[in-house]
Amino acid sequence: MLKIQAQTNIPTDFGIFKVYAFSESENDWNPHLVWVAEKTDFSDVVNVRFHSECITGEVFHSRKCECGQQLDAAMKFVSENGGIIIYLRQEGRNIGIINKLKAYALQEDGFDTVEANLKLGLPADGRNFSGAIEMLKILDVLKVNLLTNNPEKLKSLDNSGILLNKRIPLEIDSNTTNESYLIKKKNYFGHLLDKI
Ligand SMILES: Nc1nc2c(ncn2[C@@H]2O[C@H](COP(=O)(O)OP(=O)(O)OP(=O)(O)O)[C@@H](O)[C@H]2O)c(=O)[nH]1
Ligand SMILES: [Zn+2]
Repeated sequence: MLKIQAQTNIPTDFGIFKVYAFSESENDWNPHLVWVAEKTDFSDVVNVRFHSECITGEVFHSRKCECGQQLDAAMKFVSENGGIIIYLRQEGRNIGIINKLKAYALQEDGFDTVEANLKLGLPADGRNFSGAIEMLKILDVLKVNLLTNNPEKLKSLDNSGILLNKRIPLEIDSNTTNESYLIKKKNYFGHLLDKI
């Protein structure tokens, strides 16, 4: 069972956020982080982003994916409109950073983002979003707009007890390096991408 292990306020380039660390044990060094924008009104529909960790994109500005730009866009959106970022420790679609780097090495040899995971004997996408739902419930969020292009994230709310009001697209312009990755996301995972 996830529990709030710590909470504080953090000023950011996008305004002040209330930040919660959620984990089962207080000794977990990789807790999920929930960032609540100052304007958030819990009695209304809450804008929510489920964001899976991507250290290469978010911290080191990798051009292989669009995760860093999506996180920034989501923080800007919720700071302006109210909302919550649920930062999930699901690096590499939950195969971990070592396996993700191994998958990237295979991608240098011509395998795509899905084939590389499978070649390693790992699922194409090893995530589920039950933890995100658990955290929303602990925070008393009842009805959400989900910022995503991923149909699996939308589906995760089915019968969850949390109502999906609508999807808010979070589409970033592609570049020459991440274009094939985004095409695969659209064609294989069914991501709702209009620009690609
Ligand atoms: N295994 C693997 N993971 C990747 C690769 N590229 C990006 N990722 C991971 O994919 C995940 C993307 O997460 P999100 O941006 O939350 O989700 P999404 O499925 O793209 O859906 P959106 O909500 O539309 O952004 C992160 O955990 C990244 O680390 C890759 O080539 N291989
Ligand atoms: Zn990424």
